[in-house]
Amino acid sequence: MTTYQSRLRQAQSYLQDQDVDLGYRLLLDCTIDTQDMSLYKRAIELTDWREHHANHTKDFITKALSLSEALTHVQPDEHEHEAVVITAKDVEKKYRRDGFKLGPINLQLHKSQVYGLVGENGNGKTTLLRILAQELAHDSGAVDYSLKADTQTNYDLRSRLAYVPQRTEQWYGPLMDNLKFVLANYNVAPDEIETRALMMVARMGLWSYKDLKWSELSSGYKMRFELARTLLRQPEVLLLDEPLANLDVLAQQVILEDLKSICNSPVNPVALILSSQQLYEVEKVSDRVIFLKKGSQEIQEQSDNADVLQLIIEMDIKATRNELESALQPVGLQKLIFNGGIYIAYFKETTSFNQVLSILGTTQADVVYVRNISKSTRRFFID
Ligand SMILES: Nc1ncnc2c1ncn2[C@@H]1O[C@H](COP(=O)(O)OP(=O)(O)OP(=O)(O)O)[C@@H](O)[C@H]1O
Repeated sequence: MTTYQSRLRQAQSYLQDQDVDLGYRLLLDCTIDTQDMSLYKRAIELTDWREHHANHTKDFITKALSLSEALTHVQPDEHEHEAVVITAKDVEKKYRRDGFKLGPINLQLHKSQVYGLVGENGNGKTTLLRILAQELAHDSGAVDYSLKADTQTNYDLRSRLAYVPQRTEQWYGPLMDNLKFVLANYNVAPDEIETRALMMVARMGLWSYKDLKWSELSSGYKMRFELARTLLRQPEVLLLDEPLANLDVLAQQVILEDLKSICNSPVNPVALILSSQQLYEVEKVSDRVIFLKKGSQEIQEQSDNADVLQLIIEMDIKATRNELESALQPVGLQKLIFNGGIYIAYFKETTSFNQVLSILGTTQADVVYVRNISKSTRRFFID
């Protein structure tokens, strides 16, 4: 089974299970993969129908499944999924003014992979993204690009590297015109421009906002439009600086899942690197997390079969330090850090997370949350 077919099957199963939003978004991704304008138009009509029949979920599912049936007859060409697109070797950059030094950075970025770039404020995330996006020159080391598109000139290269900065600029004029303008600039056939722009609006959940003005959008929706405009360029590498900054928690999860699904397209796979302070949300979707501390890099493998790790638990619990220490010492507590709000507890390697959960369950204390951070980059923020 091809990746396209398995994504389509997944979309159908979400729809059948009534996970309508998730299923429909994936169905739209599969539709985009076909690059077939007649299917795009069907998806656009269906999106508009849904907008006007918000409570007709059953009918909508039937119509969406009928579209998915039409998609089963298409066999798009799939590209090499995990090809290396950027290799950074010993990259260094120093700002003379404040003496900040980034690097040496060594990275290899692959298509279809999501890279979370995390670190405290002022640790070099923006600097690294701008270097990778060719917005900023580095002092030493090398950054090599191996893109599918013919990138003989710097202009070609940069059109395939899409960088969205933290603060984006205002759009002028109708939102749809801005989207269509991008497509016109990228040599899209005139009769496809409207359809492709509407399809992207549908995919990014912007259907009911497309006729508003830029100034009428919330900052979260401004970011969504900015992403829509960027994705229309069909980049091979997408570099996003703090895309979650203005989004509520639910919107953060949706946009991350959306971005991951879009980057996993078998037809136009994208390497996505995004910086964020939302550590847990980013870790959840990232294939790898790059942690920067004072400009130096640590890479956290998101692997379930890593070697045995020391158990580290973060918890918000209404208990005194003494109460917690005496409860946890029998299961191998080694160190307890309290920062005034939450506790971080370190255990022997032989202690399991379930043992700790059982003990906490028997205490009378009010447990707000408990999280196993043994493999999370969160632990770097503490040490
Ligand atoms: N153009 C510049 N000239 C001089 N120093 C700079 C410049 N840009 C950034 N810096 C400094 O480099 C350091 C790293 O900044 P950078 O913006 O890369 O970090 P960051 O991790 O993205 O921070 P934040 O999370 O606050 O956005 C900071 O000390 C910053 O003051």
